[in-house]
Amino acid sequence: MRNLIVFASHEGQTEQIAERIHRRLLEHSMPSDVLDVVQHSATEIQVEAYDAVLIGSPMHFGRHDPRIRFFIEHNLAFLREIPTAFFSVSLASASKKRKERAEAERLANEFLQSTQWIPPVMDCFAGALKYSKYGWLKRQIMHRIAQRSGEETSFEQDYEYTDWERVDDFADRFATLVRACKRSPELRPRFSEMRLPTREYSLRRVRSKRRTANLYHVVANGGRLNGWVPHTGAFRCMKSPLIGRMCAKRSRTKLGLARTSRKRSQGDLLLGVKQQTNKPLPKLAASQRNGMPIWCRTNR
Ligand SMILES: Cc1cc2nc3c(=O)[nH]c(=O)nc-3n(C[C@H](O)[C@H](O)[C@H](O)COP(=O)(O)O)c2cc1C
Repeated sequence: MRNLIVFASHEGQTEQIAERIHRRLLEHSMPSDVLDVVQHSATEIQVEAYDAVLIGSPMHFGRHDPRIRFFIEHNLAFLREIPTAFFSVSLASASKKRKERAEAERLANEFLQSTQWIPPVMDCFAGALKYSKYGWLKRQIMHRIAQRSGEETSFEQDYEYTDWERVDDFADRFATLVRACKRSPELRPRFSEMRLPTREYSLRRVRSKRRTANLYHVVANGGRLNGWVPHTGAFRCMKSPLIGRMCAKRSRTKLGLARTSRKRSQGDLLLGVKQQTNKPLPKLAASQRNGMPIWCRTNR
């Protein structure tokens, strides 16, 4: 079982993130090859030799790397068959302004949509400001971008904003997906219909645009995972040997509590819940919002 991590990187931050994911996957006993599309052309990389593929691209001038786009388009059919993940690296994701972070997410989603590839695991990571590596013009541009994000920076030093815990969490989710697909190959087609929303994304979308939309997240709780599913009616677990026992309904709070007794290492991040009603969502307390996302699928 071997994974492929493909990335493009201009100043090395996406590469560092790819290396970190590689190390984290090794902790899950999942070896990977880490390949740079700048050094290896997309047509040269034999994706069919791998069981799972993870792709990372930095954002420059609002665009993701064209070589990554080519790689995805070139291997689209195969990528749809296997467990995959995508991460985007940008400064906007490091912004103090929620709007900027949302914009980074929107651009990443738009990029994926344009390639027609839906990786089940996706996240946007904050990148770095590496003034020491920029020429004069780039420095001015980057200084402006940083200012727009609410950061006062100096040319004298480099800045790294990447949240490494979030990167580890991403790698863990990917490992869970790979394990799940290995154990139950029949689930693969289902995974390709799912999307793992990032924390903020799922919440914001629900609360601002369509209050009746689905909102799913889980809170890590000392090795156990509790999933909060706001709904007013019943919700159903997707029956799967991976998911374990869940579902307890709290009608008073109008929150569904999904719980699995499996250990994290066994893959209990994979909670699958299907929302069955479209009634308005209840408000969530701040403490409940800081959860981790879970697998979800709606009947919309
Ligand atoms: C020339 C240039 C343009 C950039 N444009 C954007 C941008 O439009 N939006 C953004 O959020 N970040 C932008 N960034 C920030 C990069 O996404 C960030 O520095 C990231 O860490 C780069 O990853 P890399 O080192 O792997 O290339 C830009 C960086 C450079 C150097």
